[in-house]
Amino acid sequence: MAPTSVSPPPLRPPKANTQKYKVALCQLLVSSDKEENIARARSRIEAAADAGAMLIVMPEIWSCPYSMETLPSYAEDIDGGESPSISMLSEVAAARKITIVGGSIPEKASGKVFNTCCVIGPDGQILAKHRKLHLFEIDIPGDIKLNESDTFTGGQEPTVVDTDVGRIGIGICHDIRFPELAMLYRSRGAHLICYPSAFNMSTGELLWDLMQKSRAVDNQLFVATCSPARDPNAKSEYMIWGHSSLIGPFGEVLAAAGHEEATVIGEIDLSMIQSIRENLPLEMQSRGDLYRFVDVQRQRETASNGARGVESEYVLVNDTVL
Ligand SMILES: O=C(O)CCC(=O)C(=O)O
Repeated sequence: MAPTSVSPPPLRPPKANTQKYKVALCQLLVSSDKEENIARARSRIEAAADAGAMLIVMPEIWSCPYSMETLPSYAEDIDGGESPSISMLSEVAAARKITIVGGSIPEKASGKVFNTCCVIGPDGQILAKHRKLHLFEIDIPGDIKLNESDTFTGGQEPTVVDTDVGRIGIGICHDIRFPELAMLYRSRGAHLICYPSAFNMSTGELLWDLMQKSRAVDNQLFVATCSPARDPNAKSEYMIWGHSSLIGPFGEVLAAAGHEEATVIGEIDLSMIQSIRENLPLEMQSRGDLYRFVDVQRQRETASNGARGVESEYVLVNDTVL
């Protein structure tokens, strides 16, 4: 049977008249001193802007250590305008006329704590706020045990944001494990998905690289990740993997850090997406006559964090669920 022909999703053009731009990943060393972290982040961002980056991506939890016990004490009220970390990002974005995907910080709101990424435009305004959707819950005896939901509340909305450099989808770390989120972002015209992250030594070595490339290749778009640097002297049991990267739509590594503190800069060329989608038209080849990604709109309640959401499933067409 001939494959069903579907039109590829439109790629949202950047507001600025640019097909190519530089993106910087600031892999920061994080200490328990918030002021020091903010100052360090500021100078890294300024240096990246001086080097020509139009988009800066910051790590997951860069204003304080990634420790479930201490995170709430560092939480900031972003909506209440009491957030020194986000104020710094806004000031630098406006001063340098750049876009910043602001990693994440612990955010306090309505008596809860969220793991939140702000995207800031060149006028210093917050363009979008993404609260980590999939909280990291893992228990591998003798290796790693972590329950983010003891500390954080999960977000409720995927985030696609129009910026000066084009349409970007946002996920935070464990969000990268859910291919449906990336598919959604592609279908909404994102050319890039940014995942501020803080992968660990246990899952990082095996899966970090693989998952970034998978999300990029499946969706034929760019993926940028940014992690804190590994601190071998950190007291926390949670050792950071590092290796922030920029991956192209063919799965190619365009820039990558090691595990130390570093800023790496890569180039995004939007025409690469057009070419790969023309050369290898996956969207046209997909067998929508056999299977489809449908939103069955079932409410679910997750046991771990109480977050309510809508469950989507791959179903066979003619499946009774339809
Ligand atoms: O999914 C994983 O293996 C790691 C996720 C993680 O480190 C996080 O969400 O903070």
